[in-house]
Amino acid sequence: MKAVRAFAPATVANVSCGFDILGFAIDAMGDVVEVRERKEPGLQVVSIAGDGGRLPLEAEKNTCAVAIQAMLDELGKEVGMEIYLEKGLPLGSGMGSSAASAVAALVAANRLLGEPFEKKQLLPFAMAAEKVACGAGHADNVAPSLLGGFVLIRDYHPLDVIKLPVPEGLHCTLLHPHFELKTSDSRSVLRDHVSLKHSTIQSGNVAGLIAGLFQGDFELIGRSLRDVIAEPYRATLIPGFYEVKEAVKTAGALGMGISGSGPTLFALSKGEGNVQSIIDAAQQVYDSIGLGVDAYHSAINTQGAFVLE
Ligand SMILES: Nc1ncnc2c1ncn2[C@@H]1O[C@H](COP(=O)(O)OP(=O)(O)O)[C@@H](O)[C@H]1O
Ligand SMILES: N[C@@H](CCOP(=O)(O)O)C(=O)O
Repeated sequence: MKAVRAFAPATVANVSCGFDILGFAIDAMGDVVEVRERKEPGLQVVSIAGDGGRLPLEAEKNTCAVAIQAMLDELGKEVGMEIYLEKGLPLGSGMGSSAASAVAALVAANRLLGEPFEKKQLLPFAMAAEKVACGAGHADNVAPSLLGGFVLIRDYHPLDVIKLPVPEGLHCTLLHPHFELKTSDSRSVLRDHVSLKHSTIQSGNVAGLIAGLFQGDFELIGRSLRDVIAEPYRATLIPGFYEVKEAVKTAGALGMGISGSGPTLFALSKGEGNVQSIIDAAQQVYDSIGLGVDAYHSAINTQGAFVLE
């Protein structure tokens, strides 16, 4: 019986100013999915490790199976597969947990089928899984998890996905406070309309961030991590947000924002030199409000998802 295992990395979506259109992959963590051929048609999620028994085994609810099913529907094939998921990412964390599962499953299943799709062509299937996970088929987690590096989704209709350069030495610290925030809940606090003033500020920062990545200008990257669209509403769901932001910037971070829909926060820095001070500064704030936190730090992952040989 043929079997393929694949890994897909965690991701930071939005990158502050790029709501639903920017994201990057991180090296520190990810999910692993093994897909095995089976005789009977249909998908079965056989086991999930590392989720504390909280994720659904039903194929129509688990992002691994939803993504593979979307791929099989496109191929018009009735194939039988068993899915074994090893969660490396905490749930509802803002580190693209639902996306990493979908992407790892797709990369494994695609290989099992003899690679009928190029990597980039797998994106719509992963987006279908995100729709099931949080009600919105956003691509800013699945695209960087699949392709690695910084990714821009210039348009959704039709999908236009562009890989951006990763300046050498750019480093990311992730601060994951000990509580869960579902993307669907964190999206529900957002407003449908954006003022002209805020639209101008936001576009300036998206353009600044992209220019900063192309020019390797760390200061420009840092001052472009500004979000006037989602952050003001989401910050109210994340205790200590503004205090942590001030503390990590004083400790040497280029800038800080909400990773995806939170509650994890991400801080970017030039090299690893300031990482311990950034973590210590954030830890002090979380201690003062009695909230536990896990800290991770990582280079930007440039490879994206891959088959584990
Ligand atoms: N394989 C999976 N991994 C993670 N979440 C999944 C998976 N399959 C379905 N889900 C659902 O997706 C939701 C979590 O996704 P989301 O709220 O976007 O959090 P995250 O930011 O961690 O991706 C949960 O409701 C969870 O039940
Ligand atoms: N653009 C989305 C990103 C959600 O990321 P996640 O890691 O929290 O799933 C949003 O901001 O809602």
